[in-house]
Amino acid sequence: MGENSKRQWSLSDFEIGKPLGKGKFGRVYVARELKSKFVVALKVISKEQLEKYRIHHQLRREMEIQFSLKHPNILRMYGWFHDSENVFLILEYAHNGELYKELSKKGYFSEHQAATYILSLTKALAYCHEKHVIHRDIKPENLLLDHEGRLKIADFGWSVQSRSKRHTMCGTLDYLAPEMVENKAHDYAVDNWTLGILCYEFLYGAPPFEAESQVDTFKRIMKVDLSFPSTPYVSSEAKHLISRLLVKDSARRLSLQRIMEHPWIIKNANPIG
Ligand SMILES: O=C(O)Cn1ncc2ncnc(NCCc3cnc(NC(=O)Nc4cccc(Cl)c4)s3)c21
Repeated sequence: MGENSKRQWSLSDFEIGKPLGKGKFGRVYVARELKSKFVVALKVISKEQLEKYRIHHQLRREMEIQFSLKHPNILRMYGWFHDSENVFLILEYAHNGELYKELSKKGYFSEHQAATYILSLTKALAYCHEKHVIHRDIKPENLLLDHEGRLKIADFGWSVQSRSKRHTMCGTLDYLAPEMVENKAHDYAVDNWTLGILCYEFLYGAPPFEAESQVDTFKRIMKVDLSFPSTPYVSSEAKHLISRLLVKDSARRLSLQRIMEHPWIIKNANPIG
C-alpha cells in the first residue's frame, strides 16, 4: 500500500467488510484493497456534516499531520479519496480494536502491561514532538491495538470525534492538564501530564481526578488532588513515576526521555511493545 499512497483511490478499489464502529461524523469499516488484498480500515465522513460543523480545515490539518507521521505506535493514514457525498480515509487496520474496551473488560492492567503501553506512548509522543506535533489528545478512546496487541495512537485530530462513551456527552476533562483546563497556552508538557493520567488509569482502572461533576474534576485537577487506593496493589516505583508526571508546574514534569529511563519502565515494560 505504501508505494501506491500517491495514486488516486476510489470506492471501487475496495471490498467493504464489517462495520468497526461509528463516531459522530461517520462510520469505520474493515475493507480490502482488491488488487493487493491489503486489509485497511475505511473511515467514511459525510461532506454534509463537515460543512455543517465547518470542520473541513481540521480534517485537512489532521491529514497533513498524519501523512508526515510514520511510527510503529501511531496508526497510519495511507491515503484518502472522496465522492459526491463523503470523504474516505484509508487507515491502518487495528485488529484488536479500542484499548479502553480491553481496560473495561480487565478492570485494570498488570504493571507489565501498563508499563509496556506507557513506553509505547512515550516513544510515539517523543517522535511527534520531534516533528513539532503536540497534544495528540491521548485518551483511551483514541488508543487502538493491532493484531499483536501493540498500541497505536489513532489521533482523531480533535476531541469531539473521541466518542467519550464513558463520560458525559461533551469531552471529558479527566485527561486535561491544569494549563489546558485553565485555557492557558499549552506546550509539549501537556502530553507528559496526560501520560501520568493514563498510567494511573491503566493501573487502577479509573483516571485519578474523576469526580461526579465536571466542576469537581476541574477542582481536583487544579489542586492536583492525587491519592493512591490501597487496592489493586501498585509498586512504589509506579507511584513515583505518576507523581513525577502529575505536577502542576509543567516545567517540572518528568521529560519523555526520563520516562523511558525510569526504573519502573525499565523493570516492567516489554521493550518491543
Ligand atoms: O472504528 C472504531 O471504532 C475503532 N477501530 N477499530 C479498529 C480500527 N482500526 C482502525 N481505525 C479504527 N477507527 C478509526 C480511527 C481513526 C483514525 N483517524 C481518524 N480520523 C478521523 O476520524 N478524523 C476526522 C473525522 C471527522 C471529522 C474530522 Cl475534522 C476528522 S478516525 C478502528
